Amino acid sequence: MATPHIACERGDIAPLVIMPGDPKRAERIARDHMEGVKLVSDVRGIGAWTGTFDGVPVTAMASGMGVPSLSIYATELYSQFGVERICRVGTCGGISSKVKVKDVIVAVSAHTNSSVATIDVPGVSLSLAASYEMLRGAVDQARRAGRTVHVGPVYTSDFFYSARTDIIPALDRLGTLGVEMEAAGLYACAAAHGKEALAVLTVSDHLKDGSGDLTADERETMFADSLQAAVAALKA
Ligand SMILES: O=P(O)(O)O[C@H]1O[C@H](CO)[C@@H](O)[C@H]1O
Ligand SMILES: O=c1cc[nH]c(=O)[nH]1
Repeated sequence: MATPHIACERGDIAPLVIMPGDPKRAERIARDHMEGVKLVSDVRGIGAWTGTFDGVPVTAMASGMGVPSLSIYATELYSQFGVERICRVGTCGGISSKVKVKDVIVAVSAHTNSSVATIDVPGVSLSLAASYEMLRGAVDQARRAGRTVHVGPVYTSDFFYSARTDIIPALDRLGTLGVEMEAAGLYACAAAHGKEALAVLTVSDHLKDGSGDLTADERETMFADSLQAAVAALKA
C-alpha cells in the first residue's frame, strides 16, 4: 500500500515517528540510537528507518524543509500508515534572549505566516498547538535528567531568508522563543487527522548574536538532548 512519497506497507511504519527535517539526521538517529533498524522506504532520498528505542517500535523519517514538504509526509503517515504520534526533532534560530545556542525548546504552539493557520476555517486564524501528553512527557524527562528546557511558542516561517526581519522584535516581545519552518504545519496536520504531535528544537543560531552559531555538521549531529526528550514524548 505505497503512497506517492512512502514506498512500503502499512505495518512497516511504527505508530510513533521521530521526524527531523534533515534526512541525514534521521539516518544518524536510526543508526546510532535505535536497535534493529531496517530501511523501509527511501523515496526521494527521504529514508524511513523502523526499529526500536528500548524495545518500543519507532520509525525515524525526515520531513524535508518547510511546511509543504512536512505536510506531505505527516499527512501520508497519519492517514495511510496508522501513525498516532509524530515528534519533530529539529533546529531553530533563537529569537528570545532567554535562549542560547545548543539550548532545547519544546514548542507549546507555533505562530506562522503559512496559510495552514487560516486556510481550513475561513475568517479564523487557528491556534496550532502541541499534544499536551507529549509535551508533558518531554518536559518531565528533561527536568528529571537535570536539563534546562524552554517551553513556549515558536514562529514557523515559510522563509529561511526573509526580508521582513522587522517583525522579529514584535514576536520577541510576545514571548516567541525561536524561529523554524515546520512546527505549525505538523500541529495543523495532527489536528486535521485527530492525532498528536510535538516539536522539540535545538537552538542552532541566534538572531541577536551570530557569534556562536552551529556549523552545518553540528546541526546534523547535536541533537542528543532533544532526542531523549522526543523519545520520552512519543512514549508518554
Ligand atoms: O534542522 P531542521 O529540522 O531541518 O529545521 C530547521 O532547519 C531548516 C533550515 O535550515 C528548516 O527545516 C528549519 O525548520
Ligand atoms: O528556520 C530556521 C532554522 C534555524 N535557524 C534559523 O534562523 N531559521
